[in-house]
Amino acid sequence: MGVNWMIKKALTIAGSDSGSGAGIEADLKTFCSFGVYGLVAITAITAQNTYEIREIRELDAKIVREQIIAVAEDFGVDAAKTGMLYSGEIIKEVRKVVKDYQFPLVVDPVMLSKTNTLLLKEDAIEKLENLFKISTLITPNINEAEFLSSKKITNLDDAIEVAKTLFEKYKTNILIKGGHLKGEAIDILYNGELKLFKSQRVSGCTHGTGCSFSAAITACLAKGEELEEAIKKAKDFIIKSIRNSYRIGKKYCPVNSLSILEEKAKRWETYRELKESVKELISLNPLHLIPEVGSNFVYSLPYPYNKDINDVAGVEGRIVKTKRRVVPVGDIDFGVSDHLARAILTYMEFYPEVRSCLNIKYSEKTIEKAKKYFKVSFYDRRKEPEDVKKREGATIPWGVREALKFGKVDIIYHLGDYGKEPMILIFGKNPKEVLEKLRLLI
Ligand SMILES: Nc1ncnc2c1ncn2[C@@H]1O[C@H](COP(=O)(O)OP(=O)(O)O)[C@@H](O)[C@H]1O
Ligand SMILES: Cc1ncc(COP(=O)(O)O)c(N)n1
Repeated sequence: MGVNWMIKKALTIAGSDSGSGAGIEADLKTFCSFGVYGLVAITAITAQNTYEIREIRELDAKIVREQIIAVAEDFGVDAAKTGMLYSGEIIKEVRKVVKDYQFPLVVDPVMLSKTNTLLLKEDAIEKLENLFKISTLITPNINEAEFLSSKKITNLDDAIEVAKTLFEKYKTNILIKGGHLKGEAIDILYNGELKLFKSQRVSGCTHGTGCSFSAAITACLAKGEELEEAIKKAKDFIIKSIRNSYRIGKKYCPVNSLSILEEKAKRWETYRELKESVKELISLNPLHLIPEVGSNFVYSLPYPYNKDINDVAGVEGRIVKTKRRVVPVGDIDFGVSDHLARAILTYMEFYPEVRSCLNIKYSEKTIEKAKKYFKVSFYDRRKEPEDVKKREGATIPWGVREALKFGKVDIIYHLGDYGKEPMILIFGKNPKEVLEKLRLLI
């Protein structure tokens, strides 16, 4: 009907996690990140946080079935996944209803939570194995693969052997996730042929990685992508979701499965705000405050997206002065500032809410004025330790750290060194605030 074809729909059949790190909550966030419309059939409700599962209430198998039929008949389902199915009765019912539909089905054989609570009743395993046989893909982690094969996995070769065993047993695509092995995060796909998906191991929160990963594969399958392409995209997604997570809760903090959406939005917002303020700076035309080496005006993405200089927007080629005018040399872009980007990233290690910075020409008069209105600090480049001097790009972070030893400040200056121009840096929460401070110094 109408524009129904314009968005793909993915269904998750899983348990609810009240902490929203795993389960249907994680799956919905993931579907959303991939631009797929998410549908749900809830199997159980867990009273859960980052350190324990306090209670589990299993839902009646009939209401699980009715949820699936209700959404499938109306929206249509382009791909589905299962997570925590909990009981043999629920699994039996799910199998009965999904086998009549044609959609790809990813089965994440969730058995145990990170906090060590059983999410599958012990007598349900045989029913789960029946479900594997009608699936497109199963995604056991190392512990689940060990349980299903009754073999110990201590390294990649063991995991490959087990993937082959499981393929012989269930005759479906097997993806063993390597999150729990040491070293690189390597996932193994076996379907008669072997394919490894490798990525670096990143640090961050991991509660809900398995759920979000299988949901990402499902979303890509819903969009009609081939399985290997879907796994590749899910892997890129899960790395970002771990790296860009917020350390919330007391123990196993949740992955940020909305991070790819949020980061894009923040990039646009950051770019727009800086662009506006650079325009305003140009119209102020503060010729006498532009240093010989030029100024830059930078604005970093907020925490947790402020990882390196590519996450800081600035003016390409800096802002320079001609005879009468202050002019930006190039466009606003990310990763185009080096010195000032390092300064703001270092400042954010201490005060993450301070995201913008502008450098202006040093003069005693300007510093005197600044001291009237602001907290001012400085560092002495001549005191820079030899080992810092030798390290490329280490001077500014060292200087900012030195200056912040006196607490949060609006302005940091230094008096230069042999061949280095003295400089004043103005800091603020955003470019607008930096400009307000600049106005008082003109
Ligand atoms: N620290 C990490 N760095 C990079 N990838 C990881 C990390 N931890 C898990 N992964 C990846 O996340 C996905 C989920 O894996 P895993 O954590 O093993 O599943 P589960 O949550 O079911 O135990 C896999 O693609 C795995 O390789
Ligand atoms: C409802 C539900 N589903 C799945 C998991 C597994 O996730 P994790 O292994 O991160 O605990 C969970 N804890 N809760």
